[in-house]
Amino acid sequence: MKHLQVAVGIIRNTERQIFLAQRAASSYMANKWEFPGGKIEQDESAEQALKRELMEETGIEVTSASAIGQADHSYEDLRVTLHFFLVEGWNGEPYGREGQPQRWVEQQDLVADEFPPANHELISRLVAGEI
Ligand SMILES: Nc1nc2c([nH]c(=O)n2[C@@H]2O[C@H](COP(=O)(O)OP(=O)(O)OP(=O)(O)O)[C@@H](O)[C@H]2O)c(=O)[nH]1
Ligand SMILES: [Mg+2]
Repeated sequence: MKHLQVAVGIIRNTERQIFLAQRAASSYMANKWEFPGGKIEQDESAEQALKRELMEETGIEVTSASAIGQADHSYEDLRVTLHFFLVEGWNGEPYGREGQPQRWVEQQDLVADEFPPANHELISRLVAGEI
């Protein structure tokens, strides 16, 4: 089975709101909400991939990111390992640079069912205020 390593950014502002983007209607997990991010290329560290993907997808330059855990999940025909980073420092203002719908959500109001299954444990930790 194909196994992807994915860098994922939880962009959190000083009001404890988190930036979400919606997956394209045509993509796998269509219309689910997600944290911006993407595949780690062969010659990249997870943190380098995070910085590149967040610039591509949201237009921000990450200045502060800390690793907060990983999640492993097998979808029907794809295995993913998500590398989560809490992003609390950046230059610019995040927006859906690829045209994807976006919104800021209070951390405690995140709803697990709106995300792909691989995110559910992380959402629980965020809602519980453990992060
Ligand atoms: N970005 C992101 N990907 C996630 C999350 N949760 C999750 O299961 N994934 C999975 O991680 C995989 C790769 O992410 P991605 O599609 O963003 O990768 P990418 O930006 O490099 O894709 P692209 O180059 O095809 O646009 C997808 O299968 C996606 O379903 C999440 O919260 N954020
Ligand atoms: Mg992506």
